[in-house]
Amino acid sequence: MVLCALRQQVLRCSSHCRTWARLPQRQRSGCVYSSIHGFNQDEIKEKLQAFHGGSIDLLKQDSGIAVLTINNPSRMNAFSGSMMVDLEERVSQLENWPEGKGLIVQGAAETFCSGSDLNAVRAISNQQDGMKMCMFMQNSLTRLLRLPLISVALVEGRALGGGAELTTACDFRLMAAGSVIQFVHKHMGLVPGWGGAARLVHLVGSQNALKLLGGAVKVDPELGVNIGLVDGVLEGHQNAEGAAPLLQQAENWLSRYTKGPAPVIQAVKKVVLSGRELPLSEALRTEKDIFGTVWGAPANLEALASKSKHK
Ligand SMILES: CC[C@@H](C(=O)O)C(=O)SCCNC(=O)CCNC(=O)[C@H](O)C(C)(C)COP(=O)(O)OP(=O)(O)OC[C@H]1O[C@@H](n2cnc3c(N)ncnc32)[C@H](O)[C@@H]1OP(=O)(O)O
Repeated sequence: MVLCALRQQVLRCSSHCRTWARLPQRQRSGCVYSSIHGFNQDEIKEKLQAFHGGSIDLLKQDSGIAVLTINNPSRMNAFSGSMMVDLEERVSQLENWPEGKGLIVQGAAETFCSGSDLNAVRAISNQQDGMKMCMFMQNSLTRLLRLPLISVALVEGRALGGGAELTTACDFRLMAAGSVIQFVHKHMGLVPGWGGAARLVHLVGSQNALKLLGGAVKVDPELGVNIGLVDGVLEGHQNAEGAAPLLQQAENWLSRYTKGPAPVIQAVKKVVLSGRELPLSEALRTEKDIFGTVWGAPANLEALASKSKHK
């Protein structure tokens, strides 16, 4: 049932978006948890809203590349409860963006994100609330990774705890010189709960994941690239002389994968997503259906008419 739901999620195309948007959240198949798992999204949202501060800002650009900014600089961009709710809303907006092709996730004020806001964590440190927050964030980050957009985390400064987990909910990671990704959970007497461990194993393999989590290792750009966690290293800081601003560098990096019409780029992401998440037979059937959405579509007909050569 879960696989079938994921297949539907992967398949849905722009024309389905309006119908999709009308569905209650729990019926959206991108989620891991719904009422059948005892998860009540409205209840946890109300609780999280009480811990306010900061925001998650979304800028959709005409280029089809959106920028999502984790914005709580006085707490090193830690996630307050209201920011967790904000994130879920921004992901919904991105799910309903037919023109979208790419997404950059960054932190405000030259640092990425220091994880959960420890003030909120202390206030909901009982087991039940912790589980609810964990399910809520797993749902949001799973939907973020499953967006039909090619996403990249732009890591400047520190990505700690939940911030490190957030980087794994993007397709790619770029690190600025001097930045650090660190799964500090062990030092907090915890393990990742936002899906970061499962995604990390997929990205770097279980041996490396065990080292990073077991040792709360500080991953610098060089180590990140060596173990396959990081896809590129950006020069200097935002204001470093001679270097383009980091966001511009990240946009340039991403644009080589997002050049072209949105339906084609979205289809690219969907076939990779199905290959990544579904068993082979299911992935093959999904690929066939996605192929059907681009075959004979305007971009395909234009390319055929122009007799393009791939020299
Ligand atoms: C569920 C748990 C897990 C998860 O979600 O998966 C987590 O994420 S738990 C949180 C893990 N993160 C941390 O433990 C970070 C703790 N903070 C630090 O290590 C340091 O603050 C820093 C991030 C390395 C920055 O150090 P520094 O440059 O020296 O600045 P300050 O320490 O002075 O920080 C400035 C300001 O920001 C506040 N801050 C930083 N992180 C958090 C946070 N996660 N929650 C709440 N507040 C945070 C810090 O307390 C300072 O505030 P003031 O003291 O009021 O100036």
